[in-house]
Amino acid sequence: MDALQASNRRILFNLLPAHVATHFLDNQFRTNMDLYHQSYHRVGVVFASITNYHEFYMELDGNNQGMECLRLLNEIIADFDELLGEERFSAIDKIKTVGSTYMAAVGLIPDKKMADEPSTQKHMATLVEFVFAMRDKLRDINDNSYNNFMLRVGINVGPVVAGVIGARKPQYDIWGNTVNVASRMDSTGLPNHTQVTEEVYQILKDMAYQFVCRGKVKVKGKGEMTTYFLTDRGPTNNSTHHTTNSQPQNPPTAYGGVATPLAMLQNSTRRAIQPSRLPPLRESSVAGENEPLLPQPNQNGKGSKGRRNKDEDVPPPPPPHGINANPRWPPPRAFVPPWPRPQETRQAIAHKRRAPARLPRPRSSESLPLARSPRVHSSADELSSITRSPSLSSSDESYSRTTDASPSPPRANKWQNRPQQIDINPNPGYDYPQNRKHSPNIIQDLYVKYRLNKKPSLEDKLVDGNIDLQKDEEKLQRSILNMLQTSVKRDGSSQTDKKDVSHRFTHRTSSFSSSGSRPNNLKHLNHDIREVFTKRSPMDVACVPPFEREIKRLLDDKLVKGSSPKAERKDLKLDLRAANACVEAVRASNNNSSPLHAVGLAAITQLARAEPSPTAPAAVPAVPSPRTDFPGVLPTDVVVDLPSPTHSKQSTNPKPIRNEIINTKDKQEKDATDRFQNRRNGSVRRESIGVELIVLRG
Ligand SMILES: Nc1ncnc2c1ncn2[C@@H]1O[C@H](COP(=O)(O)OP(=O)(O)OP(=O)(O)O)[C@@H](O)[C@H]1O
Repeated sequence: MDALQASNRRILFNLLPAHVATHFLDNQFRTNMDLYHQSYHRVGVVFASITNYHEFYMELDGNNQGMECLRLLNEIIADFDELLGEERFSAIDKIKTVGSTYMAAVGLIPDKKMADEPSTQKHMATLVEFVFAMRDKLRDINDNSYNNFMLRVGINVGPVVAGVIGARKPQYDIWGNTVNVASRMDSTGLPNHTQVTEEVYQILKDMAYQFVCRGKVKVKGKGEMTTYFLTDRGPTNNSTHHTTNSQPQNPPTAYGGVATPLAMLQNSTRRAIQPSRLPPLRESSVAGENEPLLPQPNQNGKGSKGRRNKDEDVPPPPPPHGINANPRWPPPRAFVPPWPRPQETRQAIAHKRRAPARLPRPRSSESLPLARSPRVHSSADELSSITRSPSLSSSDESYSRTTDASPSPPRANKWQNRPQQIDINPNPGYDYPQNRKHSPNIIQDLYVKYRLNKKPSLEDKLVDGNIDLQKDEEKLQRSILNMLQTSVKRDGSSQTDKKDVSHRFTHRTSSFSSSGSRPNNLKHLNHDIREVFTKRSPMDVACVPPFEREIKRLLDDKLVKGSSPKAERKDLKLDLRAANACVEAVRASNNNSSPLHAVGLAAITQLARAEPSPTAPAAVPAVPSPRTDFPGVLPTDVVVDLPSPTHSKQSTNPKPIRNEIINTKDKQEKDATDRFQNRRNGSVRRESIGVELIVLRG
C-alpha cells in the first residue's frame, strides 16, 4: 500500500510542479474542489522550438512509421528535462511540450519568485542559461546523430496566471499575455536565435549577455514590438549593440549562443583588431550570482543528475587533432540507429572512435522532392501551417517583419569542432548524406533522384537517347489537331469533335467542288487530316482557316457570283489594289503577319489580274515562287490555278465585265477629278472671301 502511495506520489510530482502537487495532496484541498490557480506578478517564460524537426520527421516502413523519429525527439526532450534536474536550474519549471516546442517558466515556485529586481535578474539569467544549456544539448545530439536540428527560442517576462486544468489528466499550465508574447517571440524568431522582448532585455542588459536589437517586429495582437536577439554571453555593462536598421557595430561571436559562420568571421576579424574580451562559452559566469549557473568542471560537463555516458569509464581515444583542438570531445552519448541502415562500406577512420550512428539529418523538402511525408509540427502555430507552405513556418506567414535590422545570418556551422579526418563514404547507398558537406556523389545522386521524379523534358529525352520519335510525332499531330479545333471554334463552328474537324474541312472544300470551283491549289484542304499533317508544317496548318476563308471569299465573289454587282465591286477593288503595288504591300503587312496570308493575298491579286480563258484553263502559276517574293516564308504548296473549265462556263461572258470594269474605273477617276476640282474651287473661294474681309476691316 505504501509502495502504491509512493508510486502515485511520484507520478503526481512528475505531472505537476512540486508546489502544486503538494497543494493537491493537502487534505484541506481534497474537500475543496475549487480550481487551483495562482497569479504571479512576474514570471519568465521561454518557448524553444526545434524548427526543422518537421523536416526530419517522416513516416516510412523503415523507421516504423515515424516511431524512430519520435524516439529521437523524445531523446532531445528528455535531455532538456534532464537539465532541469540540475540544481542551477531548480527555479525553472517545465510547463509542457507542444510538438517539438519546449515550454518552461521561471519564478513560479513560491520560494523562487521574482519578488524584486535582484531576484528577477537572477532568475532571468537562470532562464537564459537554461537556453544556452539546451543549445549545448542539441549540439551534442546533432554531433552524434549527424543531424542539424536548430533551436529557435523566444523569451518574455511578465504577469501570468498559473493553474491546473482537468480532473482526470490534470494539466498545470500558465496563461496570459506574457505567455502569448513569449510564444510569439519564438514563432517570429529565427533558427539558432533567441529573441527576447524589450522587458527581458531591460532586465538582462547590464548582465554578462550580449544583445543585438532586431528592430520592430509585427506581433499579432500586439502591433509592432522592439525585440532583441540574445547573441552570446559577454562582457557586462552596456555591451549591448543597438543596431536597429544597421549592422551591429561590434558583432557578436555567435547568434543565440550558436556559432555561425558569419559570427565566426566577424569574431575573427575582431580578434585581429583587438584581443577578444569574451570568455569562452563554458568559462563565463554571470556577475553577481551566488549560485553557480554553470556546471563544475569535475563532472565531465554533466549536471549532478545527468545520465552518464556509457563510455565515460573507458575514455575514448583522442580525436585526430587532440582534445585541446576539440573541446567537445568526446561526445557525451552516441545514438542508436533508429532503423536498419543499408549496407554501408565505411572507410577506415583515422582513430578508434566508435562510429556514431547516423540518423537522417533534416532535409528541406525543396532539396529532396522524394521525401514527402506527414509532418509533426512544433507548436500551435506550426500546426496551423500544415495546410500552408511547408517551407514557411506559420509565424513567417502570420507576421510580417518590419525590421530591416539583423538579417538572417547564415546557418550555424556546427562542424567546427568535429574531427577532421572522418572519411566520407563515397557511395552512401542511402538517400541521406553522410556528412554535412555534400560530396559530388551525393549531389549527383540527388540529381538523379530528382530527374527520376521529374517528368523528362524533350531535351532530357534527347540527351538520354530515350526518345520515341514515332510517339512524339503522334503527340505533335494531336496537338496540331487541337490547334485546328481551336481555330475552327474561333471560326464560329459548333463542331468540336476531332472527327468533325476533318469532316468540316472536307465539307468546306467539297462545297467548292459542288459548285465546280475547287481550285487545285486547295487540294490539301480537301484531304484527310493526316494529309494535312504530312504535307504542311504545323504553322501552316494553324493558318489554314483564315487563308481558306480568303480564297473562298474570292472564289465566291469573283468566280461563282461573277456576274453579281458584289463580285464586280470585289473585282474592282482587287484590280485597284493590283494597280497600286504599294497600297497592296501596306494592306498585306497590316492585315496579317502570317507569311501564308501574304502568299494568299498575292494569289488573290494574281487571280484577280488573270484573264480566265473560257476554253483552255491553262494552269498558269499566278504567284511567283514564295521563296523569291517572300523571303523566309515557309515552303507551301499554294499554287493558284485558273478556274476549271466547268467553272468558267458558269460565268457569263467575261469581256463585257472587263469593259464594264474599265468604264466604271474611268467613271470613278472622273468623279474623283471633279470632286478635287470642286474642293479646290471652294477653297479658292474661301480664300478670296477672307482677303476681301481683311481688306474691308483694314
Ligand atoms: N499556455 C500556453 N501553452 C502553449 N501555447 C500557448 C499558451 N498560451 C498561449 N500560447 C500560444 O501563444 C500564441 C499566441 O496566442 P494568442 O492567444 O495571442 O493568439 P491566438 O490567436 O490564439 O494564436 P494563433 O493565431 O496562432 O492561433 C499561440 O500560438 C498560442 O498557442
